[in-house]
Amino acid sequence: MNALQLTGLSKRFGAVTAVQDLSLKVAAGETVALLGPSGCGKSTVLRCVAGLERPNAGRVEVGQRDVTELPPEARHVGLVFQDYALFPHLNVLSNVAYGPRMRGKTRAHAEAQARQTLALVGLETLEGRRPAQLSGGQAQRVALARAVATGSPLLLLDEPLSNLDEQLRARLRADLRALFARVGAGVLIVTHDQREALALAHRVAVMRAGRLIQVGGAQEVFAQPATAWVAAFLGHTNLLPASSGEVLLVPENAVRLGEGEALPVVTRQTTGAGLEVTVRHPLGPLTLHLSPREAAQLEGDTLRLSLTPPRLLPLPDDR
Ligand SMILES: Nc1ncnc2c1ncn2[C@@H]1O[C@H](COP(=O)(O)OP(=O)(O)OP(=O)(O)O)[C@@H](O)[C@H]1O
Repeated sequence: MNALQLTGLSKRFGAVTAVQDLSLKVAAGETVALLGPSGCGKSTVLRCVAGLERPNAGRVEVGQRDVTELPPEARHVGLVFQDYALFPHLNVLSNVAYGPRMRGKTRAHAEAQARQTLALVGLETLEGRRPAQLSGGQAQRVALARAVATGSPLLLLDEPLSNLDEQLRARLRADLRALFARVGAGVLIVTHDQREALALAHRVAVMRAGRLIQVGGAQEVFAQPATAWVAAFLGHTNLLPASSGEVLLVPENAVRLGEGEALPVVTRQTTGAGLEVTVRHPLGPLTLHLSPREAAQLEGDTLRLSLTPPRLLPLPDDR
């Protein structure tokens, strides 16, 4: 069953086309990450799904129901948006019970559901606190619990872990994955953090200037980007000039150290994990991240390496 189906979605703001003819499905129990540079239309997609924007064209179906013409409160979607603050005057329990109450549950029933959800995010002991008495991470988890407690078939998360420090993000990432698996809802998440997308999503959908340009399994899209632009956006640095209109992506596993030509090292920089070097390969500059052990293979100002041709990926250059 589909938690979400978008068909031919388009949204314009005056002369700006924020989303153009976008179609995408999220299955029940599946997490899909929408990735793309700032301004490519990710939030607009989420806002159209939530009913906060009205698309110029296309259809939005949530749990097999056409909600395109419905107001936000009738869509049965759980939202965690960056700017979607908790109600400051309500305590944690009432914040989380709000959704079920709005859907007509009795107070007792809504609060029981809220307690269950708070337990899922590990906050059952904080139910009496007000939002101002929570840490940033706790507040994010309450916002998540509030979305989950609605029992919606679809959760929309816009940068749910922003504003948190790296350690907390890593912990919540793991919590979220477990939480999504337990609640079985479809999840559409917007993030600009590729590690977050890899850690959380079954599939990723890459957007550029309002359009989807690649959709696929998270690992697969990272390993096999469809174009040079996608590769660069996903953080691949080694894109060498090839024949006209194409570039050659050199993935890390295509580089064999300690054999082949000794190549000049043109830059080197110490990083937390070891050494980052750029070597002058006959095909073009290659940037490599060397572990301390690999860095020991440097011979003065040269590094010996060879490339495994079958692992090099020719890509159309659309940058
Ligand atoms: N209410 C609005 N009025 C006019 N233009 C808008 C409005 N909302 C968004 N836009 C424009 O639509 C485009 C897409 O914006 P959107 O916020 O969806 O991008 P995004 O991918 O979510 O960006 P970011 O990652 O920076 O949040 C941008 O050019 C933006 O300026």
